[in-house]
Amino acid sequence: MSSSEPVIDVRGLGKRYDIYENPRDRLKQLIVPKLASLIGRSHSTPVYHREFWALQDISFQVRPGETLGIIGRNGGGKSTLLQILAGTLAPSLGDVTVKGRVAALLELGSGFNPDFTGRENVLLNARILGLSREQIEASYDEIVAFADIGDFIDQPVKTYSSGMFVRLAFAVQAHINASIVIIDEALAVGDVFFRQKCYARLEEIRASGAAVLLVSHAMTDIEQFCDRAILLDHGKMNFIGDATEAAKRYYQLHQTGQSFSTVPVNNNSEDIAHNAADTGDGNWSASVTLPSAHNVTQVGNGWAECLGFSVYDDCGVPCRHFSQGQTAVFVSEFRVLKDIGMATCGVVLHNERGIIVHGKSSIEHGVGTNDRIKAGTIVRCKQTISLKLQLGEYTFEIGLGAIEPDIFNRMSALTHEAIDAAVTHLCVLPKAGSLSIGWASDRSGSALSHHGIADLPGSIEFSFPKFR
Ligand SMILES: Nc1ncnc2c1ncn2[C@@H]1O[C@H](COP(=O)(O)OP(=O)(O)OP(=O)(O)O)[C@@H](O)[C@H]1O
Repeated sequence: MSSSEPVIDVRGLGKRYDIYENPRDRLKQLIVPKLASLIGRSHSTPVYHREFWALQDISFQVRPGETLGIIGRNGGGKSTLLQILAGTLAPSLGDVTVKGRVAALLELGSGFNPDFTGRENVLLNARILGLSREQIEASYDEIVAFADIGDFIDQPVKTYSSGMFVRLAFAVQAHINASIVIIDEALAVGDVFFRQKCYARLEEIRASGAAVLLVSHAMTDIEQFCDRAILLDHGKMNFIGDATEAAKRYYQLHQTGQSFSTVPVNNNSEDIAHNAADTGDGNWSASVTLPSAHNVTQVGNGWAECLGFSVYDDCGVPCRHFSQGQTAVFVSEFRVLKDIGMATCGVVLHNERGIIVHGKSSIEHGVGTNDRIKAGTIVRCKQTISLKLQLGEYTFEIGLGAIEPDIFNRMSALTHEAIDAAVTHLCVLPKAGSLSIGWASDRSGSALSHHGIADLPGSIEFSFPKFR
């Protein structure tokens, strides 16, 4: 990070939208104040809208060569902030100073004319973005090579696939020698090879001294690519600082975004004895109320409901952002609504492509609840998973099932299919939540524990049988 003068300086920024309940109110707001001032009553003009502050009291600076991430939940104000920095939206309050040429990768290709060829659009676009004829000539071949769309460069862009369109638009923006590059999830498009090329190009741009602002919901991108990050929450700056810390807080915000259950936990009945492993420690204690699951979709046969769940790190702190290899602790709580056999529970992890990378139930762990379970029992499950997985975002599914005790006790004599068929799925939360896995900063040796989706148990040995 450079210590030179900031290229972006934002002080006390606020953006207000006037919200009208219907189009008639908008019209009234246009006309009535004018009429009122004509008859000298402007002091009592009625207001037909309510104010909504999309951004409030935002202040930060970005210096050359710095990459700043902007993160936050949907509606947090990220796009509004980027649009103001890109100059396409005016602030309502505060001062915004942006020095130098801005490449805004916001709506890629929005400046393209569909009837012009790719070549014509590159020339036109580069001109609009402020490049001189000589500069365009000098970078034209590089832009076309970067886009890598072959002979399509001489076809009208209306014949392009959406991927080609984005490639060409990104190529132009990435070669205009901007001093500030603003990216709003633009890198989420295109195939993975093109995305890799984009990231490599962004590294070059950053190394050349440009400031990069990146909005992303992918915390691994923020952590790997950004020095610092701003966490926006309901239009306010919740945090600004180290990108890894910002990513952690983003997940904590998600977690605390769940409302806390008001359902009393049945912790004095005999049924709670099924919680044989209730050690009373931290999150696992039956007296701790878990964040409510009532807003999360639950599917099942109606014999159980999920009351709450949470994910913790191995110190018992609520967590959705883990380091590779760290242990995640999933705690969930269900109310059983009908007499059932033994309870079974489990967690399934899916990667960004929806592929199951790990799923394991209490049956696969060989753990049972000893007895049949009566209607009204509260069942609390705790499962630990060592996250020896590829870096990235994952969703998790949690569920409760039931199996007859005699089948559970005869498991070793049964096939996997027979056991599977004997499990009744009572309540499943297919999209219970998400978590991310980032670099393990304290690893000795390689920064990555392995390549590919999973770190499978294994070992390596050397031997030197002969000296040739
Ligand atoms: N033109 C508008 N009029 C009224 N409200 C608006 C307007 N544009 C945005 N908003 C509101 O401002 C808030 C911030 O929106 P913004 O698009 O900046 O959020 P965001 O963090 O980019 O969200 P997402 O992650 O979903 O893209 C939202 O509540 C949105 O509904």
